[in-house]
Amino acid sequence: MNCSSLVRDQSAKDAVKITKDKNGVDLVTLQNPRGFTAQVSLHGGQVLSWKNERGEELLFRSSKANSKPPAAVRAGIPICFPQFGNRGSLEQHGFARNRIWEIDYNPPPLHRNECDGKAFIDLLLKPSEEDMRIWPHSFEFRLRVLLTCDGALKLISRIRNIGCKAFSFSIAYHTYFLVSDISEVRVEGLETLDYLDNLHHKERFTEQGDALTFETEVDRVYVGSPHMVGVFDHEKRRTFVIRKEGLPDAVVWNPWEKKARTIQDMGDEEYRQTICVDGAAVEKPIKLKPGEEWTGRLELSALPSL
Ligand SMILES: O=P(O)(O)OC[C@H]1O[C@@H](O)[C@H](O)[C@@H](O)[C@@H]1O
Repeated sequence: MNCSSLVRDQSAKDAVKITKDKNGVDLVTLQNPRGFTAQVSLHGGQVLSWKNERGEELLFRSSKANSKPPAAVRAGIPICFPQFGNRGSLEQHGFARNRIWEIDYNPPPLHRNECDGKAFIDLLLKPSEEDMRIWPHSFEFRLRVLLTCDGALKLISRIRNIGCKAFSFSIAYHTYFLVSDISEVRVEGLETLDYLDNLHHKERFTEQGDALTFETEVDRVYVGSPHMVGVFDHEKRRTFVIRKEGLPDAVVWNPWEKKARTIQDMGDEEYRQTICVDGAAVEKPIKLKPGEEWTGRLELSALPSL
Protein backbone atom coordinates (compact mmCIF):
# COMPACT_ATOMS: atom_id res chain seq x y z
CA MET A 1 0.00 0.00 0.00
CA ASN A 2 1.14 3.49 -0.80
CA CYS A 3 1.48 5.22 2.53
CA SER A 4 1.76 8.71 1.18
CA SER A 5 -1.85 9.06 0.13
CA LEU A 6 -5.25 7.99 1.35
CA VAL A 7 -5.79 4.93 -0.83
CA ARG A 8 -9.38 4.69 -2.02
CA ASP A 9 -9.78 0.94 -2.38
CA GLN A 10 -12.72 -0.79 -0.69
CA SER A 11 -10.81 -1.88 2.42
CA ALA A 12 -9.50 1.65 2.92
CA LYS A 13 -13.07 2.94 2.64
CA ASP A 14 -14.10 0.52 5.39
CA ALA A 15 -11.19 1.68 7.53
CA VAL A 16 -11.74 5.43 7.04
CA LYS A 17 -15.18 7.02 6.94
CA ILE A 18 -15.85 10.73 6.68
CA THR A 19 -19.16 12.17 7.88
CA LYS A 20 -20.27 15.57 9.18
CA ASP A 21 -20.91 16.44 12.81
CA LYS A 22 -23.90 18.51 13.89
CA ASN A 23 -21.98 21.72 13.21
CA GLY A 24 -21.21 20.67 9.63
CA VAL A 25 -17.53 19.91 10.39
CA ASP A 26 -15.94 16.77 8.91
CA LEU A 27 -15.59 13.92 11.35
CA VAL A 28 -13.27 11.06 10.41
CA THR A 29 -13.92 7.59 11.83
CA LEU A 30 -11.06 5.10 11.73
CA GLN A 31 -11.63 1.39 12.27
CA ASN A 32 -9.03 -1.36 12.39
CA PRO A 33 -9.68 -5.02 11.52
CA ARG A 34 -10.06 -5.93 15.23
CA GLY A 35 -12.88 -3.41 15.69
CA PHE A 36 -10.99 -0.64 17.51
CA THR A 37 -12.24 2.78 16.43
CA ALA A 38 -11.12 6.38 16.70
CA GLN A 39 -12.87 9.61 15.76
CA VAL A 40 -10.98 12.67 14.64
CA SER A 41 -12.60 16.04 14.07
CA LEU A 42 -11.29 18.58 11.60
CA HIS A 43 -12.18 21.08 14.29
CA GLY A 44 -8.83 21.32 16.04
CA GLY A 45 -7.43 18.23 14.31
CA GLN A 46 -8.64 16.72 17.54
CA VAL A 47 -9.07 13.05 18.40
CA LEU A 48 -12.47 12.93 20.13
CA SER A 49 -12.86 9.24 20.78
CA TRP A 50 -10.84 6.03 20.91
CA LYS A 51 -12.64 2.76 21.58
CA ASN A 52 -11.35 -0.76 22.08
CA GLU A 53 -12.63 -3.90 20.36
CA ARG A 54 -15.45 -4.19 22.92
CA GLY A 55 -16.62 -0.68 22.07
CA GLU A 56 -15.43 0.71 25.44
CA GLU A 57 -14.41 4.36 25.30
CA LEU A 58 -10.85 5.07 26.42
CA LEU A 59 -10.84 8.86 26.32
CA PHE A 60 -12.83 11.27 28.45
CA ARG A 61 -15.47 13.59 27.02
CA SER A 62 -17.11 16.15 29.25
CA SER A 63 -20.90 15.95 29.42
CA LYS A 64 -20.81 19.73 29.00
CA ALA A 65 -18.37 19.75 26.07
CA ASN A 66 -19.12 22.45 23.55
CA SER A 67 -18.29 21.23 20.07
CA LYS A 68 -19.25 24.39 18.23
CA PRO A 69 -16.21 25.99 16.59
CA PRO A 70 -14.11 27.87 17.43
CA ALA A 71 -14.26 26.75 21.11
CA ALA A 72 -11.92 23.85 21.88
CA VAL A 73 -13.77 20.65 22.81
CA ARG A 74 -13.16 19.33 26.32
CA ALA A 75 -12.61 15.79 25.16
CA GLY A 76 -10.07 13.40 23.71
CA ILE A 77 -6.80 14.96 22.59
CA PRO A 78 -6.82 18.71 21.88
CA ILE A 79 -3.52 19.87 20.39
CA CYS A 80 -1.85 22.82 22.09
CA PHE A 81 0.19 24.71 19.47
CA PRO A 82 2.12 26.97 18.97
CA GLN A 83 1.89 27.91 22.66
CA PHE A 84 1.34 25.88 25.79
CA GLY A 85 -0.89 27.37 28.49
CA ASN A 86 -0.32 31.07 29.06
CA ARG A 87 3.44 30.93 28.32
CA GLY A 88 3.26 33.56 25.58
CA SER A 89 1.06 36.27 24.14
CA LEU A 90 -1.41 34.02 22.32
CA GLU A 91 -4.70 32.67 23.63
CA GLN A 92 -4.45 29.83 26.19
CA HIS A 93 -2.81 26.75 24.57
CA GLY A 94 -2.43 28.49 21.19
CA PHE A 95 -4.83 28.58 18.26
CA ALA A 96 -4.45 25.16 16.58
CA ARG A 97 -7.18 23.54 18.69
CA ASN A 98 -9.67 26.22 17.63
CA ARG A 99 -9.07 26.07 13.89
CA ILE A 100 -10.66 23.96 11.19
CA TRP A 101 -7.98 21.71 9.71
CA GLU A 102 -8.14 20.16 6.25
CA ILE A 103 -7.67 16.62 5.03
CA ASP A 104 -4.30 16.20 3.37
CA TYR A 105 -4.87 13.76 0.49
CA ASN A 106 -1.30 13.86 -0.70
CA PRO A 107 1.13 14.32 2.20
CA PRO A 108 4.86 14.05 1.67
CA PRO A 109 6.00 10.54 2.63
CA LEU A 110 7.01 9.89 6.20
CA HIS A 111 10.56 8.69 6.69
CA ARG A 112 9.43 5.50 8.42
CA ASN A 113 6.77 3.15 7.20
CA GLU A 114 4.03 4.49 9.39
CA CYS A 115 0.89 2.90 7.94
CA ASP A 116 0.40 -0.31 9.91
CA GLY A 117 -2.93 -0.97 8.24
CA LYS A 118 -5.33 1.32 6.49
CA ALA A 119 -6.98 3.07 9.41
CA PHE A 120 -5.27 6.42 9.20
CA ILE A 121 -5.93 9.98 8.12
CA ASP A 122 -3.61 12.86 7.30
CA LEU A 123 -4.62 16.36 8.33
CA LEU A 124 -3.08 19.72 7.60
CA LEU A 125 -3.17 23.11 9.28
CA LYS A 126 -1.84 26.23 7.58
CA PRO A 127 -2.07 29.67 9.14
CA SER A 128 -4.82 32.00 7.96
CA GLU A 129 -4.21 35.71 7.41
CA GLU A 130 -5.70 36.31 10.85
CA ASP A 131 -3.30 33.73 12.40
CA MET A 132 -0.39 35.45 10.66
CA ARG A 133 -1.37 38.73 12.32
CA ILE A 134 -1.15 37.24 15.83
CA TRP A 135 1.71 34.80 15.10
CA PRO A 136 3.60 35.96 11.99
CA HIS A 137 5.21 32.67 11.00
CA SER A 138 4.58 30.58 7.89
CA PHE A 139 4.21 26.93 8.79
CA GLU A 140 2.60 23.70 7.71
CA PHE A 141 1.45 21.40 10.49
CA ARG A 142 0.80 17.87 9.21
CA LEU A 143 -0.82 15.40 11.53
CA ARG A 144 -1.27 11.71 10.84
CA VAL A 145 -3.71 9.93 13.16
CA LEU A 146 -3.43 6.19 12.92
CA LEU A 147 -5.02 3.17 14.57
CA THR A 148 -2.53 0.32 14.49
CA CYS A 149 -3.53 -3.29 13.87
CA ASP A 150 -3.38 -4.01 17.60
CA GLY A 151 -5.46 -0.96 18.50
CA ALA A 152 -2.82 1.57 19.55
CA LEU A 153 -3.52 5.18 18.66
CA LYS A 154 -0.63 7.02 17.04
CA LEU A 155 -0.35 10.74 16.38
CA ILE A 156 2.56 11.82 14.22
CA SER A 157 3.09 15.55 13.85
CA ARG A 158 5.32 17.22 11.31
CA ILE A 159 5.77 20.96 11.57
CA ARG A 160 7.66 22.71 8.81
CA ASN A 161 8.92 26.26 8.63
CA ILE A 162 8.00 27.42 5.10
CA GLY A 163 8.82 31.06 5.80
CA CYS A 164 12.09 32.96 5.60
CA LYS A 165 12.74 33.54 9.31
CA ALA A 166 13.22 31.17 12.23
CA PHE A 167 10.46 30.60 14.77
CA SER A 168 9.95 28.69 18.02
CA PHE A 169 6.90 26.84 19.23
CA SER A 170 5.62 24.67 22.05
CA ILE A 171 3.33 21.72 21.62
CA ALA A 172 1.32 19.35 23.80
CA TYR A 173 -1.06 16.49 23.04
CA HIS A 174 -3.50 17.32 25.81
CA THR A 175 -4.72 13.77 26.38
CA TYR A 176 -7.82 13.31 28.56
CA PHE A 177 -7.68 9.64 29.58
CA LEU A 178 -10.96 8.17 30.82
CA VAL A 179 -10.46 6.59 34.25
CA SER A 180 -12.73 4.88 36.78
CA ASP A 181 -11.92 7.33 39.57
CA ILE A 182 -8.96 9.63 39.96
CA SER A 183 -8.29 8.25 43.45
CA GLU A 184 -7.64 4.83 41.83
CA VAL A 185 -5.04 6.15 39.41
CA ARG A 186 -1.25 5.94 39.58
CA VAL A 187 1.15 7.48 37.08
CA GLU A 188 4.54 5.82 36.75
CA GLY A 189 7.65 7.02 34.98
CA LEU A 190 7.90 10.53 36.40
CA GLU A 191 9.40 9.70 39.79
CA THR A 192 12.46 11.76 40.80
CA LEU A 193 12.05 14.13 37.84
CA ASP A 194 12.02 17.91 38.02
CA TYR A 195 8.74 19.61 37.31
CA LEU A 196 7.53 23.15 36.78
CA ASP A 197 4.50 23.73 38.94
CA ASN A 198 1.82 25.84 37.27
CA LEU A 199 0.14 26.20 40.67
CA HIS A 200 3.32 27.83 42.08
CA HIS A 201 4.27 30.41 39.43
CA LYS A 202 5.93 27.70 37.28
CA GLU A 203 8.58 27.24 39.96
CA ARG A 204 10.83 24.18 39.66
CA PHE A 205 10.51 21.30 42.15
CA THR A 206 11.78 17.73 42.22
CA GLU A 207 9.34 14.84 42.42
CA GLN A 208 9.88 12.79 45.53
CA GLY A 209 8.92 9.26 46.34
CA ASP A 210 7.12 6.74 44.24
CA ALA A 211 4.54 6.86 41.52
CA LEU A 212 2.15 9.82 41.39
CA THR A 213 -1.23 9.44 43.03
CA PHE A 214 -3.88 12.13 43.28
CA GLU A 215 -5.66 13.79 46.16
CA THR A 216 -5.68 17.43 45.13
CA GLU A 217 -5.33 19.69 42.08
CA VAL A 218 -2.23 18.96 39.99
CA ASP A 219 -0.90 21.11 37.14
CA ARG A 220 2.73 20.29 36.34
CA VAL A 221 5.18 20.08 33.48
CA TYR A 222 7.63 17.22 34.13
CA VAL A 223 10.79 18.06 32.23
CA GLY A 224 13.04 15.61 30.44
CA SER A 225 10.65 12.71 31.04
CA PRO A 226 11.34 9.20 29.72
CA HIS A 227 9.95 7.93 26.40
CA MET A 228 7.42 5.79 28.22
CA VAL A 229 4.93 6.77 30.93
CA GLY A 230 2.24 4.51 32.42
CA VAL A 231 -1.20 5.45 33.73
CA PHE A 232 -2.56 2.63 35.89
CA ASP A 233 -6.28 2.43 36.65
CA HIS A 234 -6.69 -0.15 39.40
CA GLU A 235 -10.46 -0.31 39.39
CA LYS A 236 -10.76 -0.75 35.62
CA ARG A 237 -7.68 -3.00 35.62
CA ARG A 238 -6.38 -1.04 32.70
CA THR A 239 -3.01 0.50 31.98
CA PHE A 240 -2.49 3.23 29.45
CA VAL A 241 1.02 3.21 28.05
CA ILE A 242 2.22 6.49 26.57
CA ARG A 243 5.20 6.28 24.23
CA LYS A 244 6.60 9.51 22.91
CA GLU A 245 9.39 10.71 20.66
CA GLY A 246 10.55 14.28 20.14
CA LEU A 247 8.40 15.30 23.12
CA PRO A 248 10.76 15.69 26.10
CA ASP A 249 8.17 16.81 28.65
CA ALA A 250 5.03 15.33 30.19
CA VAL A 251 2.23 17.54 31.48
CA VAL A 252 0.02 16.16 34.25
CA TRP A 253 -3.24 17.96 34.98
CA ASN A 254 -6.33 17.36 37.07
CA PRO A 255 -8.36 20.39 38.19
CA TRP A 256 -9.85 18.68 41.25
CA GLU A 257 -13.13 19.73 42.84
CA LYS A 258 -12.84 23.47 43.39
CA LYS A 259 -11.27 24.34 40.00
CA ALA A 260 -13.62 21.94 38.16
CA ARG A 261 -16.56 24.01 39.41
CA THR A 262 -15.11 27.08 37.69
CA ILE A 263 -14.74 25.31 34.34
CA GLN A 264 -17.88 26.00 32.33
CA ASP A 265 -17.68 23.03 30.02
CA MET A 266 -16.96 20.42 32.69
CA GLY A 267 -19.40 18.82 35.15
CA ASP A 268 -18.68 19.48 38.84
CA GLU A 269 -17.79 15.86 39.60
CA GLU A 270 -16.23 14.96 36.26
CA TYR A 271 -12.69 15.68 37.42
CA ARG A 272 -12.94 12.21 38.99
CA GLN A 273 -13.20 10.49 35.60
CA THR A 274 -10.15 11.89 33.92
CA ILE A 275 -6.45 12.53 34.15
CA CYS A 276 -4.57 14.50 31.54
CA VAL A 277 -1.08 13.25 30.80
CA ASP A 278 0.34 15.00 27.75
CA GLY A 279 3.39 14.23 25.67
CA ALA A 280 4.77 17.75 25.23
CA ALA A 281 7.61 20.09 24.41
CA VAL A 282 7.13 23.04 26.75
CA GLU A 283 10.18 23.89 28.84
CA LYS A 284 12.46 24.39 25.84
CA PRO A 285 10.47 25.57 22.81
CA ILE A 286 11.42 23.95 19.53
CA LYS A 287 13.24 26.21 17.12
CA LEU A 288 12.88 25.80 13.37
CA LYS A 289 15.02 27.63 10.84
CA PRO A 290 13.58 28.32 7.37
CA GLY A 291 13.01 25.02 5.56
CA GLU A 292 13.44 22.88 8.69
CA GLU A 293 10.91 20.33 9.85
CA TRP A 294 10.25 18.85 13.29
CA THR A 295 8.62 15.48 13.89
CA GLY A 296 6.97 14.37 17.13
CA ARG A 297 5.29 11.04 17.80
CA LEU A 298 2.83 9.95 20.44
CA GLU A 299 1.59 6.38 20.75
CA LEU A 300 -1.09 5.34 23.23
CA SER A 301 -1.96 1.75 24.10
CA ALA A 302 -4.57 0.48 26.53
CA LEU A 303 -3.58 -2.82 28.11
CA PRO A 304 -5.34 -5.02 30.66
CA SER A 305 -3.45 -4.93 33.97
CA LEU A 306 -3.34 -7.58 36.67
O1 LIG B 1 -9.23 24.89 30.02
P1 LIG B 1 -8.09 24.69 29.05
O2 LIG B 1 -7.70 25.95 28.36
O3 LIG B 1 -8.38 23.59 28.09
O4 LIG B 1 -6.85 24.26 29.90
C1 LIG B 1 -6.93 23.24 30.82
C2 LIG B 1 -5.62 23.06 31.57
O5 LIG B 1 -4.66 22.56 30.69
C3 LIG B 1 -3.46 22.18 31.35
O6 LIG B 1 -2.60 21.56 30.48
C4 LIG B 1 -2.82 23.39 31.93
O7 LIG B 1 -1.61 23.07 32.54
C5 LIG B 1 -3.81 24.01 32.92
O8 LIG B 1 -3.23 25.16 33.51
C6 LIG B 1 -5.12 24.32 32.23
O9 LIG B 1 -6.05 24.79 33.17
